[in-house]
Amino acid sequence: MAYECIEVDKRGPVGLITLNRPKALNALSSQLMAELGEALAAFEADDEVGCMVLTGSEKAFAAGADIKEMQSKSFADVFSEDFITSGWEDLTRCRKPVIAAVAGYALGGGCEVAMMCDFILAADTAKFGQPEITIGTIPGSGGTQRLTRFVGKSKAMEMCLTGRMMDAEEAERAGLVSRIVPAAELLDEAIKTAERIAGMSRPSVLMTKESVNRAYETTLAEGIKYERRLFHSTFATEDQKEGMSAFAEKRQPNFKHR
Ligand SMILES: CC(C)(O)CC(=O)SCCNC(=O)CCNC(=O)[C@H](O)C(C)(C)COP(=O)(O)OP(=O)(O)OC[C@H]1O[C@@H](n2cnc3c(N)ncnc32)[C@H](O)[C@@H]1OP(=O)(O)O
Repeated sequence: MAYECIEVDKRGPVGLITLNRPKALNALSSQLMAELGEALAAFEADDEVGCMVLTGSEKAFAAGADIKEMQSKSFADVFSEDFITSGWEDLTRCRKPVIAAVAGYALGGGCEVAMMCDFILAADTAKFGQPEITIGTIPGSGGTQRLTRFVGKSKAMEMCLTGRMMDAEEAERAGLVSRIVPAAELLDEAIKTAERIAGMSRPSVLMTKESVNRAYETTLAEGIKYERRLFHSTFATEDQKEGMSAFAEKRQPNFKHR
């Protein structure tokens, strides 16, 4: 598959997607987002792939939706196209984990796409923000909702109302990113992390992702019951037998993903 706005590579069990519109700081055009959706679907369907990494360039993960593409749209256009939702939410429907490896700007839709991933590894150069207010609009792909869940109302409100960016250290303190690594090591570290995840039992990985995400969608009691039922169901897998036998026999497990 030939893509124009992204690069796609397979590194063993890791599906690597690199946003690649360097002249526009990886602005998320509709073509880029359509290509991203196709690449994600291909990795989802590929049994050899256990985890994905989504990254950008040194200067920008992505500087938001493509402003030049949307500037002349009317209300009727955006409403009838359901502009920004269609295509973008593909990321949240992936069952395999997706790691965002963010260096440089992750602004507007760039920050929203990073937050749709399962966790964010940040380079020390990363800058996050929802600057839509500065161009006369508001976040349209989850910025007001996901950022608030990550960093709390006060910080999310300030960032969305002022367009202020936060650097990697503030983002880590606030719980937006899982950890910070030096920019030169970001991709290697993201791939190493993805390889580790891909080496775990696939059913357990998918169940863990579903269960953690359930924490955002339901009550604590329902979430705990859901987790318990998934935990019970791992005992129907060969990998649970293998994992626990390997522990008892003091050897590395050989998961078969079944
Ligand atoms: C998804 C929604 C619904 O939530 C909506 C959005 O995402 S709206 C977009 C929100 N993002 C922004 O408002 C950020 C816009 N970009 C910037 O503020 C700056 O580019 C910067 C601070 C990220 C970097 O500044 P600087 O280093 O000075 O580079 P520039 O010269 O500004 O940019 C280089 C080049 O990239 C083009 N560019 C940058 N961002 C976008 C964008 N979001 N859409 C389209 N094009 C973008 C910029 O125009 C420059 O290109 P040329 O004009 O030189 O051809």
